[in-house]
Parts: sequence; structure tokens; C-alpha cells
Amino acid sequence: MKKIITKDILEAWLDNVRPYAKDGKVADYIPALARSNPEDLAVAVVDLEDECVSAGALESQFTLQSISKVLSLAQALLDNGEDYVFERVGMEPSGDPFHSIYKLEQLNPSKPLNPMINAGALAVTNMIHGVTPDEKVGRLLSFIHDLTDDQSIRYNEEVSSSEFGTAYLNRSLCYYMKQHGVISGSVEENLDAYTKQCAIEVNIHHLARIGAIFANEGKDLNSGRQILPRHLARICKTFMVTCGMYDASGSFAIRVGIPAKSGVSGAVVGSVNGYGGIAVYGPALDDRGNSVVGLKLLELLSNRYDLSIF
Ligand SMILES: NC(=O)CC[C@H](N)C(=O)O
Repeated sequence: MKKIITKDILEAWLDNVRPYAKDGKVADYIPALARSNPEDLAVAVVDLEDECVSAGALESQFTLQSISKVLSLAQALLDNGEDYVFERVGMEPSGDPFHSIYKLEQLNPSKPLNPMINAGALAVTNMIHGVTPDEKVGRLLSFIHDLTDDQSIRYNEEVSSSEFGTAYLNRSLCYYMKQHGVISGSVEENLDAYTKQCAIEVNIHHLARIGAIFANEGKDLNSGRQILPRHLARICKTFMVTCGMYDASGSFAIRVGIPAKSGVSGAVVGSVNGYGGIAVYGPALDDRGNSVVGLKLLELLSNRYDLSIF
């Protein structure tokens, strides 16, 4: 990959897509995210030999937000196995916005449609082993330390408490699911764990490396150690294709064709089997909650390097 994608190319392309940032808006429903700078753009590609090519605001740190849903799903699957997890959360795209409560009420039995919408992710967090929220998040962080090869990654307390204080919709989803027996225990503690997982803070290189390990079928890029069993990596990537870009997953699959997951911080991670991981950061979002610059850049990269899996 490094033979064809160079830093110069990534820098030139970042400059090409920079003007699109003005078409989006940073997320402001989480107060701490409203202060992000829409001009901070970054891109990184990590290949299966762990070589990284990157450009832009490489020092920027950002929170995973919904990208954490892929990792919490992996953790819940490791902890409980597929049968347990998929008895409680479905496998189908919802076609609704990520925070929608609509289908929960329509479906009988009430069960979130998939782990990438908030309802499903809140149910998945509930399944991660650990007595306290910090124990759950600590276990998820250890998994992320393995994926990134960086033990220093933590969650950003300002972002997690800012979301925790204003997460009325996510609270409603939890209470609804508790009523219907989808989640158990304290709703406040579940929300505490969820908002902390969403506030896990990384840089662009970390994120591209996570994508590369999924592309490497769950194996560490250097040691070859199986961090995540291949079939679980495959389940996660399939959800990234069908639900990873919220209710824009269909058009993204057609235009870009890369298993990918976005978050309202403006980050997107893509994973191309046998090729590597691609991460883009640009906090200005479109009306679905996807990074405007991220979508443009991934489309350019995919078309230019023929990365579509289809
Ligand atoms: N789409 C997202 O990134 C949403 C994550 C955010 N923490 C929320 O639950 O609202």
C-alpha cells in the first residue's frame, strides 16, 4: 500500500476536500464536541505490515463516539459468544437515524435492530463483563490497547461527563429496554459505561491501525497474535457494511464500498481485507451525522485505488 499511497498524495487530497468542510456542522448535542474545530482534518492509512502513511492534523485527538460500537460489540462477543449477544440485539439495518426509538416500539419482542444504532449499542454495553462501569470500560480499553499497541489510551472525562449530563434520549432508550427486559441492572450505570466508551480518545494513526487489524482478520500486525477471532472480526466488518454509516450505509456502500464506521466526533474508520485500515477525521458532519470530508476522501481513495469490496 505504501508503494502507491504517499504522504504527498494524501496531503494533496486533503487540500482538495478541505472546502467541503463548510457544508457540514460540528455535533453540538454533546456540549464538549461543539468546541471541535471544523478545520482540523487528518487522514491515515496503515497497511498489514504496520506501515503508516498520514497527513493533516496528526496531533489532533478525538473521541471514538459511535466507532466505539464496533469495539464494544467485539468485546461483548468475546465475553458472551454470538448466541447470547444476538438473542438480545438483531442483525438488520434500521434505515432510521442512529438515536431513533421508533422501531423499538414497533417490534415485538422489543429488541434493537442492530448493534450500530444507539439502542443496540446501549444493549451491547450492558453485556460487557464487569461489575462496575469502570471495570467494563477498563476491559474495553485493554482491548483497544492491544489493537493500537498503545497502552496510554484513556477516555476523555470532560467529553463523557458532558454527554452523560445531557443524554436524555439515550436514557429513554435504556429505560425502554429495561422495561422490556433487553437490558438489566442500573440504567445510570449503563449510561455511564456507554458515555465513557464513546469518549475514548485516539489519534488518526490509532484509528487506522484498528481498521488494519480488522482487515488482517483480527491478527496483530507485528506478532500475528489473534487479538480477535477471525469470525468475530468478520461479524464486525459485516455490520460496518450494513449499518456502519447509520442511515447512509446503502449509498456509502455504492459510492465507497469499504466496511466503515463513523462517529459524531467526525472520525471514520475503514477496513479493507488484505489491504489495511484507513482513518479520516473531519468534525464537520452532514445531516446523517457522518463527516463530510471523511466521506469525500474515502470516496476518492476508494475510486482511485479500487478499494471497493464489491
Ligand atoms: N453517532 C454517534 O457517534 C453517537 C454517539 C454518541 N455518544 C451518542 O450516543 O449520541
